[in-house]
Amino acid sequence: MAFVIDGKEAAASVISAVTEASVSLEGKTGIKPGLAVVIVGEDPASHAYVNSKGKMAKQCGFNSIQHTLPEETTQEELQALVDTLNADLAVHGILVQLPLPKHFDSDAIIQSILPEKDVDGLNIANAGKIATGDLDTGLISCTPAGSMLLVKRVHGEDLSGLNAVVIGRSNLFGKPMGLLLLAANATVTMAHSRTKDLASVCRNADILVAAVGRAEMVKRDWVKPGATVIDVGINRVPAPEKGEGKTKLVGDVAFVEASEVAASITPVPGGVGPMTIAMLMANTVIAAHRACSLPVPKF
Ligand SMILES: NC(=O)C1=CN([C@@H]2O[C@H](COP(=O)(O)OP(=O)(O)OC[C@H]3O[C@@H](n4cnc5c(N)ncnc54)[C@H](OP(=O)(O)O)[C@@H]3O)[C@@H](O)[C@H]2O)C=CC1
Ligand SMILES: Nc1nc(=O)c2c([nH]1)NC[C@@H]1CN(c3ccc(C(=O)N[C@@H](CCC(=O)O)C(=O)O)cc3)C=[N+]21
Repeated sequence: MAFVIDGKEAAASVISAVTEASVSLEGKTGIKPGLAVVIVGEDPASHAYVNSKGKMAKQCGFNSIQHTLPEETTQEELQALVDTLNADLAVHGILVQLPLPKHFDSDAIIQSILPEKDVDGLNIANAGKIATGDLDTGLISCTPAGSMLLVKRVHGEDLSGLNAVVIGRSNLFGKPMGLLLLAANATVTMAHSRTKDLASVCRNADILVAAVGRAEMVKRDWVKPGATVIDVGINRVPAPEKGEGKTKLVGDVAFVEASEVAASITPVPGGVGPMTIAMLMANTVIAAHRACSLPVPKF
């Protein structure tokens, strides 16, 4: 049976370091880190994430501002809100929850967030920095940053000689995750919906990262014996065993069977999800320190 990597515990230790940094910043400058989260529309899952981000921000001693806009909001209205948040000196981090409703040009909105407030790491300036090997002066997307902390708990800082496979190539996760693994000297394969014989590509992975959005897609025989498996997927599926109409969260990995083969594996829930929220807080406190020209804490 694999070792189950405890994302909640790792997240709690990041949160305690973030809280310390936030309290010390306020002590020195009177300034609290400010995080603005913008959500458009009614999707209940998105609202659940956004609420937990807000709660955690308060727990870290931040100013947490949530903007909930109706589904019918126009591009111009959302753009005007982002412009206001960009100009607001009390706001150090801005996150626009994705996906936006279909009528939006998401990229225009995302790219208009000032790079120094882009706590999702999606602005081309931040994405470009990690692509060119600068992991220190920008902001790194929260889920890959959190996943790397979990990988490093198992393997240490240097992944030389290890094969890593990332399934999924989104800007929010797959691409930056591949780049971070590469920066840590892993030999990286990026797989996606057009990859041929995905199972055999995965079987080559010492570190297998799944971020697809397909419940329990990664089976036992996709996992190399002794591998580290990082499950990023969040899928809500029916759970008749819990009662009629009930649902549960599962990842992109068939956890029970994969954990019979892997050496270490992250669970869903309780793995990467809590790390995402912790790294969002870390990015916000980093952005606030930079705004005050103070040395930046490391997490
Ligand atoms: N735990 C957390 O904190 C977070 C979890 N997530 C979860 O991670 C998952 C992925 O998120 P995100 O990256 O934003 O998703 P996207 O939908 O943007 O990307 C999904 C990727 O999976 C690939 N894909 C789709 N079907 C297959 C298939 N059958 N075989 C191989 N690859 C496939 C797509 O390939 P192609 O490019 O060819 O279309 C695409 O690159 C979701 O479940 C999401 O909820 C996301 C962010 C944070
Ligand atoms: N701009 C943007 N940035 C994001 O980072 C972003 C986004 N949009 N849109 C949606 C995805 C998804 N996401 C999650 C964050 C935390 C959990 C999380 O905390 N999950 C808990 C379980 C929560 C539950 O029980 O419902 C866990 O895995 O243990 C999950 C998913 C961030 N995303």
